[in-house]
Amino acid sequence: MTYAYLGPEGTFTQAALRRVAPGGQGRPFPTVPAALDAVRRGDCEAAVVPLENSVKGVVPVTMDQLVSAELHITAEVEVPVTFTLMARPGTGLDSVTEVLSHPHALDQCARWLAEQLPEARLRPVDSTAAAAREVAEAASAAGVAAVAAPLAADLYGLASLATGIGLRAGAVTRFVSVAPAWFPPARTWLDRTSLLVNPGDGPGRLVDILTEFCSRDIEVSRLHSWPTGDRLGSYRYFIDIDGHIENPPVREAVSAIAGLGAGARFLGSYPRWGRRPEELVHTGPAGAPVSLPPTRSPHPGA
Ligand SMILES: O=C(O)C(=O)C[C@]1(C(=O)O)C=C[C@@H](O)C=C1
Repeated sequence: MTYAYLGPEGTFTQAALRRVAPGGQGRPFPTVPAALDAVRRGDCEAAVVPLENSVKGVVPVTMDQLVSAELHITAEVEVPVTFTLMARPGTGLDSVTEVLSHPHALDQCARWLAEQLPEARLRPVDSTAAAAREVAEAASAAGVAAVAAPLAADLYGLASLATGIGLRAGAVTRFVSVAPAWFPPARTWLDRTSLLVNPGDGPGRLVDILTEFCSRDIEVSRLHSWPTGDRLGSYRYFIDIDGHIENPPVREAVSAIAGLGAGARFLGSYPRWGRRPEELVHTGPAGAPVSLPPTRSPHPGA
């Protein structure tokens, strides 16, 4: 099976592809929309694209594509992201005047870059590996460095100037594999379902939608608003819930939401990444009871 991915070789997305489809053949594309277009045209059977990062949140270009694409999520994978500053061999840290990377990576390294290279110009490019490749191939790369995965330094013959420069150790990015909308992968009992819901106007409509899940004991693991573009304050919601669309309660909840007059689009059911069966055992409320501050007396001094 051929997978389109955000390339070139050495991106975090390629690392994700290797995890999600170890035997899959990868074909690099310069941008997320180009990778997804290749699937829509039928040139590739699926694509692996970044969806959200544990430090900086969603990847906007992928969210936009999921809104408009007739594609379904068929798998997810989490990849740890650690960032290295790299340059042509012989370049010293004090001579760096320009740093290239994917905007999400520049963002995650912003604090380190501001402290260590306050004068450097930050230039966003299409991916971390595209930055490394540009530094390696530029006719004159004096003073230019890239922020990319450690592996990219080896791939493009660059020297590492600093490692682990991201804001948070332990950062991870969630990637998804998307394919034309046929049938979802079979139920594993440790699945997730993604939906795109437009509640429409009116008070309490989002609450009504969420009630359809919680009244059936379905966990909502993600709720993310995304502008409809019609006017300020008008949103759709990306909703992830635990369970496969073939589970009767999930199916009933989704039909009930449609019955509420809300626009609901099924974005896919797929195995949850890295969840252990014991995590599904319902253990009751976690943590200590919430303690509320004492209520203020309506009659001070009384
Ligand atoms: O540029 C890459 O290497 C990517 O795979 C893209 C991407 C992103 O879109 O956030 C993936 C993970 C990191 O958070 C930084 C960049």
